[in-house]
Amino acid sequence: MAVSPDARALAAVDLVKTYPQGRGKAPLRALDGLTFEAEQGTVFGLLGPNGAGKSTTVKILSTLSRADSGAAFVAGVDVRRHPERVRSAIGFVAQKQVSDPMDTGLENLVLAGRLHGMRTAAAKSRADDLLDRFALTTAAGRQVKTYSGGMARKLDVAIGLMHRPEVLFLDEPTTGLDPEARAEMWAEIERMSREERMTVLLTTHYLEEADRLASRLAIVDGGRVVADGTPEQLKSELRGDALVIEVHEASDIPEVLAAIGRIGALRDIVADGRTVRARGDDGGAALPLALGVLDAAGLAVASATVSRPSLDDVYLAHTGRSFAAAQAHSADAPAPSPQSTAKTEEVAS
Ligand SMILES: Nc1ncnc2c1ncn2[C@@H]1O[C@H](COP(=O)(O)OP(=O)(O)OP(=O)(O)O)[C@@H](O)[C@H]1O
Repeated sequence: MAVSPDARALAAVDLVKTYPQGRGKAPLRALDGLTFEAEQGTVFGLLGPNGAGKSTTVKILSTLSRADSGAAFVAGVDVRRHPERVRSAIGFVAQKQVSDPMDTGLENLVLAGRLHGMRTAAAKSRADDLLDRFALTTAAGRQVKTYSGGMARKLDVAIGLMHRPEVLFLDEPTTGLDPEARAEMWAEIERMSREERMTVLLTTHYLEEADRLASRLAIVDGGRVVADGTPEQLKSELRGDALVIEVHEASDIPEVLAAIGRIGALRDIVADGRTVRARGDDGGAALPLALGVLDAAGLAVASATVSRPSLDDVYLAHTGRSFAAAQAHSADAPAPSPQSTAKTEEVAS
């Protein structure tokens, strides 16, 4: 990919990063030649399942970690050569809460401003603006430990914005938030990039989040970018409709695959759990055909849908597995919990 870093707010060029895995084990190649570029004033999304390499990329771009090889530029600055210049140009909202739970929201913001060299009065004024913007003014004098998850997350983003960064890194900004708090955060990220022309690098494992917020995105898998473009471009590159058939019994899947495979109009047929996905130029015509062959084979169908291509279909086309399956099977996927189960369901939809 031809990258002209000077003109780009963000560029990663052939980044490689390995992590040692302990004695006797081969190092883990977290980044394997990852390359992308993002223009100034846009929201660029890095979309990938757990363990794809998104956080490692953000850490390298934000100078928290060093690549083994390759180059990275932020606001036109080489992160390896001038890390201090990069640090003053960026805001970084990590996955973990950065605010001090024992301090108030206002105190946290003013402290962040002071750490960036702002005078107290200027920090206070900026903090008041941000509290207002994130609808936190009435909670400004309360200790952060009394905040809801959504409020604490908004405060973290506000902390990242205190020094008016050119580039903001948002590492999975809505993980763990309830749908209402997530929608509020999305609206705020959209407003921020629109009104302030700030460049935002957003990492996410929510397909819907990437689709809605990113003006361009890179799909990351196994430490590489497997596809990039606008969400619309990526989806329109896939011809035809997506057909998804779910059966009641996973043991029926081999027979379902065999039956669906006999329909000439369907291609890219893959199974995932109790679900079979396929593509066809005219999904509306293929659906009754598929239901007909399954009925004739005595296979009970739980649900069947036809839809325009989604980012899940894009991921499937480039990696050979559905996003939900990659997420569920990733080595780093947390043990099933109510929250992680909900995540899996969400990306699957
Ligand atoms: N400090 C580390 N030491 C060893 N392995 C690491 C370290 N950090 C990350 N890894 C591994 O590198 C791979 C990429 O991890 P990374 O955190 O970049 O992925 P991710 O896409 O951000 O996933 P998540 O959404 O879970 O944060 C994973 O296999 C992870 O286990």
